[in-house]
Amino acid sequence: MLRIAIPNKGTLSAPATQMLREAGYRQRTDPKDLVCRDEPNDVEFFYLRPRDIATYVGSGDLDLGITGRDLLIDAGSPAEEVLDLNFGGATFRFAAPPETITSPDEIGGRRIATAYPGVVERHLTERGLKADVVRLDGAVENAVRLGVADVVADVVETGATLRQAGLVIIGEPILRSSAVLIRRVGAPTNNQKAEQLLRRLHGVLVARRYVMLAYDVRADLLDRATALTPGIESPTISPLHREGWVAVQAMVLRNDVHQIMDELYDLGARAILVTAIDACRL
Ligand SMILES: Nc1ncnc2c1ncn2[C@@H]1O[C@H](COP(=O)(O)OP(=O)(O)OP(=O)(O)O)[C@@H](O)[C@H]1O
Ligand SMILES: O=P(O)(O)OC[C@H]1O[C@H](OP(=O)(O)OP(=O)(O)O)[C@H](O)[C@@H]1O
Ligand SMILES: [Mg+2]
Repeated sequence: MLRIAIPNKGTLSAPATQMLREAGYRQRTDPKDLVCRDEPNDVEFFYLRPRDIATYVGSGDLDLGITGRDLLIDAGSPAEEVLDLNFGGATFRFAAPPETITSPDEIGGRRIATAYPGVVERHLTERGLKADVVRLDGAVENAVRLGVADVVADVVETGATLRQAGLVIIGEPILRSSAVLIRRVGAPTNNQKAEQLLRRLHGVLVARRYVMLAYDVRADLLDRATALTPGIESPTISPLHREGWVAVQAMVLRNDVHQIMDELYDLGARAILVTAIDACRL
């Protein structure tokens, strides 16, 4: 049975569970449950603190896990990213009170408060900088005004927490994070159940990014129309009962669909319909 670690709480928990449901896996119904067995799919899910997930996967005690890229790096465990899951996006940044530290070069020698010492140490080593890293559990934005540190390094999503604490961002992000599927470094890649999970999650990602577009167009305009909707492999063309017209079906990026519909309409296409894709295997 494939054993998979899922965040039990926090920002990543609900979207991870939702994505697995969309991929056809059974998920816990009670948020207090710590384990959920999905017998038909031969998979067992373990609900763990996102910060601990890389440890369980890196040790080989669990086969796969969903966690944040920043948490994976912070753990320093021998686990690696297999797939970016495209949710839980955030940056990891330095911040300080305005006009105290204005450039990343000034970080050296300072006291840095963070709940991610592994990420910060790695960054300092890469830059050849030395600083005093103060490890805190959370609410690190308070550390400067309370006199524990000169600068903080933390997750920034909207920036509202920083603003509220009177801190400003210093320089470019230390890293860009999102939820990722991880496995142990050197784990065999021929595990059928793991490959199936990967294919299913990839299918969910594609189904979220694309929609199915269908329209009717005059056959003599087909080349120009399909140039706008080339699909992934190739668009499907079917004859219409109406002489000289064809029906076209193709996947298009959800973000582009309205622009493409306008252009198709201007070209003379009609009966332009968009439908969501619930699931797919490409
Ligand atoms: N707004 C956000 N706040 C915190 N973490 C976020 C945010 N957006 C994305 N993340 C990601 O979520 C992961 C941290 O999740 P974790 O559950 O440890 O903290 P949390 O969501 O702040 O929960 P809590 O602090 O309540 O335990 C990291 O990978 C982080 O990059
Ligand atoms: O940029 P924002 O949208 O404001 O989000 C980022 C903030 O949210 C998280 O804090 P959380 O509320 O989880 O508290 P914590 O620091 O105790 O984890 C994170 O640690 C940042 O402080
Ligand atoms: Mg938090």
